[in-house]
Amino acid sequence: MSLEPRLVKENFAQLGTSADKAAAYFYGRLFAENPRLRAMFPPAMDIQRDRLFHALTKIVWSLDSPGTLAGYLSQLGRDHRKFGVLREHYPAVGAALIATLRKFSDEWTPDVEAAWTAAYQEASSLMLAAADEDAEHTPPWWVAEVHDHDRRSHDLAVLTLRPAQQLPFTAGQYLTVQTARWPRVWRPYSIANAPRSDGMVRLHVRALPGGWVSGSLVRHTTSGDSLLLGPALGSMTLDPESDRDLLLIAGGTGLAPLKALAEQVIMSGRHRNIQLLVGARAERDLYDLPDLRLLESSYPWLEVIPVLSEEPGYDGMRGQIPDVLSRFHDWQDHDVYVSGPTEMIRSSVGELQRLGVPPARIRHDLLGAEESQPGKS
Ligand SMILES: NC(=O)C1=CN([C@@H]2O[C@H](COP(=O)(O)OP(=O)(O)OC[C@H]3O[C@@H](n4cnc5c(N)ncnc54)[C@H](O)[C@@H]3O)[C@@H](O)[C@H]2O)C=CC1
Repeated sequence: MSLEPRLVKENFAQLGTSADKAAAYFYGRLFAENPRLRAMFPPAMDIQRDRLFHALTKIVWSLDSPGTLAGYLSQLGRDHRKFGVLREHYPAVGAALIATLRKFSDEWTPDVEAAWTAAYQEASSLMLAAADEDAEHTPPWWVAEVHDHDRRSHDLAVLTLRPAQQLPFTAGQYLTVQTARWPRVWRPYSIANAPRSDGMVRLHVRALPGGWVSGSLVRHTTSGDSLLLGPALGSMTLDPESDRDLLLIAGGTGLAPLKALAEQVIMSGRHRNIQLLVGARAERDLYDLPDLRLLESSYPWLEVIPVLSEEPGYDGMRGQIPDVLSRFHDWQDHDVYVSGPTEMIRSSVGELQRLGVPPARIRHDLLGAEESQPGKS
């Protein structure tokens, strides 16, 4: 059966407010029928449930854009190797998914079932092909030693990690991290540097209230500890065809991938103007400013502009980033990258479009679900 994106989309849209219940039912059914699979998941499943629906949403809405779908599923397939997922697990997941959709659909017809079956087969074969190809030259995960743990404030640390084997990545991507304290719990963090000859990767981590992995990385990790890293993911990378000037908009630890992009431009030897707006609440939150000033002094085309939202006495630029964008000359000829809190990304993108920046030139990693955003928890 050929792909029928319309049928799948219409059926998926019906789930609406039942999404949480459907996700709980899906995992309940999957584990009841395949008890051995339970051990591959973390003890607490709440974030996992959100991730399932986030992934499904992304897949369903990309069904009629083959390029986007293939790119996303290849990353998903490669990333799933770190969970120990094998080819034989895919039919079990497919059966639980179809059973769940059948149960939560108002209208389930043989055509709808055939459309979902075809979509799942397409998705799983793309994931498996990418996983198989990846297995030929990379491990499912990397062990990394904490080379340096720089505690910059009570809730923020910059970690420099040395993977035991080379971990390929492109500036602007993120990876997932697992700590010994929280087995099977992986959280995404953006890589804060461009690839280096010594293979080190640097992460900016803020400990979130109740954040298992972020708290562990900031407060209970020290030089010499080992962490597990998943493969590099994400598409917020430089456009290799572009020589346009760059506007980089960072909020809090969202600075990490933008610093990597700035480093990448600098290392390329090209002279592109880069304006880096560093959004923070107060001066004390500008945790990386000395490093950024160093970078600025080494590359005359980089301008670092702190923007503080909760520091009334500050004599630099004040306000929330989306509100200050119109104070500059226009950004219409720039490539723009935005990274930070979800709401900041959303409103910055809206404001940039209002100011005439074509949507295709605005890049961010906001995938629709905050839980899957790098730097979260
Ligand atoms: N690739 C990415 O997109 C990455 C995203 N992040 C995300 O960045 C966030 C960083 O959090 P923190 O360091 O605690 O930053 P924060 O919460 O202290 O905020 C930093 C900046 O964002 C602004 N901001 C916050 N809420 C806003 C809103 N509703 N509207 C407009 N501006 C707003 C603040 O005014 C400040 O300028 C996390 O949510 C994390 O998930 C982190 C790393 C990479």
